[in-house]
Amino acid sequence: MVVTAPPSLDADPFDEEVLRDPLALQAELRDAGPVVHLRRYDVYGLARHEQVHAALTDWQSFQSGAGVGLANFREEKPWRPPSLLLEADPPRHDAPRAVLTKILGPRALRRLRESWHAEAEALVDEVLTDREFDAVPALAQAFPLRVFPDAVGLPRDDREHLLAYGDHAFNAFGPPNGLVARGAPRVAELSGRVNAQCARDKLADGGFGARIWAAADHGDITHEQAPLVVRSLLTAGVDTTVHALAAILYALATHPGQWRRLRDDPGLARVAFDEAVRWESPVQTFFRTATTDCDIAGTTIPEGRKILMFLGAANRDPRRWDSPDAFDLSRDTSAHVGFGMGLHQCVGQHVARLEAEALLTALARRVRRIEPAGTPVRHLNNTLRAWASMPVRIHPE
Ligand code: HEM
Ligand SMILES: O=C(O)c1ccc(-c2ccccn2)cc1
Repeated sequence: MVVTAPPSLDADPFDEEVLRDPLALQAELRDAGPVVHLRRYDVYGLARHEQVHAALTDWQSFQSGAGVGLANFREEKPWRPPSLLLEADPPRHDAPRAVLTKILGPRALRRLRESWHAEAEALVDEVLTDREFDAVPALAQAFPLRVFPDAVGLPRDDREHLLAYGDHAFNAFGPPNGLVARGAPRVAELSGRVNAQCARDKLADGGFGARIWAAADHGDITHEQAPLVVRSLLTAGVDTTVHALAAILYALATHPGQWRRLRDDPGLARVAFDEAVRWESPVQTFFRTATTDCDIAGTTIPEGRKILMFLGAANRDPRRWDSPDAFDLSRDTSAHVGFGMGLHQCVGQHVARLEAEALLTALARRVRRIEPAGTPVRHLNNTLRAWASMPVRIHPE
């Protein structure tokens, strides 16, 4: 095997102007080769679908236990105790994962379906008393923050900090840049509030949190692990869905033909969700660490080095998708990597899909047309692709 030196770039994927519009760099990375050395961080970038999919499904070669951000937990102290799912490999990963798979699985969510659809209809009825509004606070933030903390078992008066906590957590996967620095002053306060909410006596009976503690009583995990598993829900389950819902609303408001298809067949809500997750990729990037010297497409990744997977770039790779930049509800989205792939694939994806199905079904029944009503404004984050504001105008039924 001839080992070739990969192309090398000075580009900074975490530069704020790149985060605002990453598509040009993504195309440059895909076209430069299957592996690109990013000199600024001395990491190896994978931007094509084939290599991202291969790395995600090879957890033995590319581990999560050294962290899935730029920081290598073997070399520096993490900003918080590592996640027992995200930042763990088998065998430590297995039991916490099995517990959440059961609690967040499609069957377990059936009991929430009716109430989440009702909550979505109530919220949409409230919001649609105006013809013009900002869809980000009014719908994309309001709906998840109403139903998800309820489902976890949190009281209604202690949740407005969750967005800021998650925003910092997702910034912290990137380099220690301005976005991380701007979040730093609140970290102690936010961490204190979130950690307190993971205690058993703070979690309502029957919720996801109480079920995690019950799994510890049952011996599936230990009582020391239980609060950290609850913390996983509060870290990974809020900002991701808020930005995914905003992405769907943006896609539908800017593609009237696709909105009409959804109205004609509200059963397309789940496809619309997955196509929006592919098209916008709310989670854009994260890392793995090579466990040995690994070969990717002729390049050797030395042991202990980080690879950076560009999920957003992979989800728009013309080598894998026809017309990748088109938002198209007739597409087969099954291979998108917006939820990851393999061992660590998102365990909360069914929760996210149910939120989207409830909100989109409520909107499809009440809104004949939705269109942009002003310039949308990006919210920048090292890992998340997000909207801060999206003014829309609706034409009711
Ligand atoms: C549209 C919304 C969401 C997106 C785009 C998303 C994306 C992802 C991705 C890409 C991963 C893989 C990380 C990796 O491979 O290292 C992941 C893992 C995870 N997600 Fe999600 N997620 C979403 C919603 C949720 C929700 C609602 C929850 C909780 C209810 C959740 C909980 C988790 C957890 C605990 C993991 C770690 C799984 C493991 O390492 O075994 N996510 N998510
Ligand atoms: O277990 C946690 O605390 C946790 C789980 C998952 C994530 C995550 C990271 C990258 C992409 C999507 N989700 C973050 C935190």
